Amino acid sequence: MSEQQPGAPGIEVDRVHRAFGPVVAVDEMTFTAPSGAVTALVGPNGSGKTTLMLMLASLLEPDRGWVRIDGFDPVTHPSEVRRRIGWMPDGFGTWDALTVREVLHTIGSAYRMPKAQVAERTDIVLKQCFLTDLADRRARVLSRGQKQRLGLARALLHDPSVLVLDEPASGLDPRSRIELRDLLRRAAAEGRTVLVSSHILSELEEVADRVVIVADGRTISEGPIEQTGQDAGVRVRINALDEGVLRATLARRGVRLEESGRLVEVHVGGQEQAASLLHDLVTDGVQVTGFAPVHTALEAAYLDATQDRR
Ligand SMILES: Nc1ncnc2c1ncn2[C@@H]1O[C@H](COP(=O)(O)OP(=O)(O)OP(=O)(O)O)[C@@H](O)[C@H]1O
Repeated sequence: MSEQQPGAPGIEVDRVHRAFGPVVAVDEMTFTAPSGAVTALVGPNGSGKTTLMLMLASLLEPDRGWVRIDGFDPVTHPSEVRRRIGWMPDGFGTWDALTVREVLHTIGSAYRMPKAQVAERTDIVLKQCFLTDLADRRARVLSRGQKQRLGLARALLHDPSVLVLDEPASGLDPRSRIELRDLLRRAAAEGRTVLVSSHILSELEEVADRVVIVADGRTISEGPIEQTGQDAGVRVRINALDEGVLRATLARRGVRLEESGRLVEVHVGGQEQAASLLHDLVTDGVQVTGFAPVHTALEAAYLDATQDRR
């Protein structure tokens, strides 16, 4: 892994624009992902995440704006970037006739790594990705999740300082997801820059330090995970000993119920409003037994930022 100052931006994206004919996939996107941290890239389908990642991996050029990987521009310094970046695409072909170990050796030669180093790194990544027992199996017989782990092993083989992973958890069983989470945390603890896209927000919330929310090719918000969702509206589920009293009190106070079947759920503008509603209900004599957000903070921020966008 190349040297990088802790916290220095491993990935910089500045006003990047990329269109395919009339379709604008990425439109003035701007954010940074620091080294030593896991940054989550989230957004609705078609919001430009994969297109942006292809530009980071030097596989596609921006029309305008620029990206940097450890300070290098993929357009002008593609080989510097490829040496530093480990890229795992969302769905990838593999050489089906080769064994898992042979796939990794082929990747190692493509990176022009010395043979001894390829052998050493292959054993390390096989272990990290729980593939050691499958090392001599042909890629074609691997299950979807096992192929996904091989994709991760390929991305890690050349010991990159920046990891860019597009939907790495898709197809993984629960244990493999937990192992992936541990691996990403370890990579960040070692000082790497990790950028990961996923639609499984609850999982990202456990692994990510920072979140970048994009929609329609633009950055909507960017920041530390613990601050994410603080200002977002919150849907709260309320339970009380006597639900009739609860409903009557909410109606008297002019609080509108959300459509949620039998359950009592209301929308409040933020954390402070939630606290004051709870206070008011208790003051009015409602015996509240449950008062909890329906969505996690990241889900709330995501829903807030991307409403009216699909
Ligand atoms: N090669 C291409 N040619 C034409 N349009 C493209 C091409 N690649 C992407 N697009 C379009 O660009 C937009 C952004 O796509 P992209 O795959 O980057 O989104 P995404 O955020 O990764 O979506 P998802 O979450 O569904 O994977 C979409 O409207 C898509 O149809």
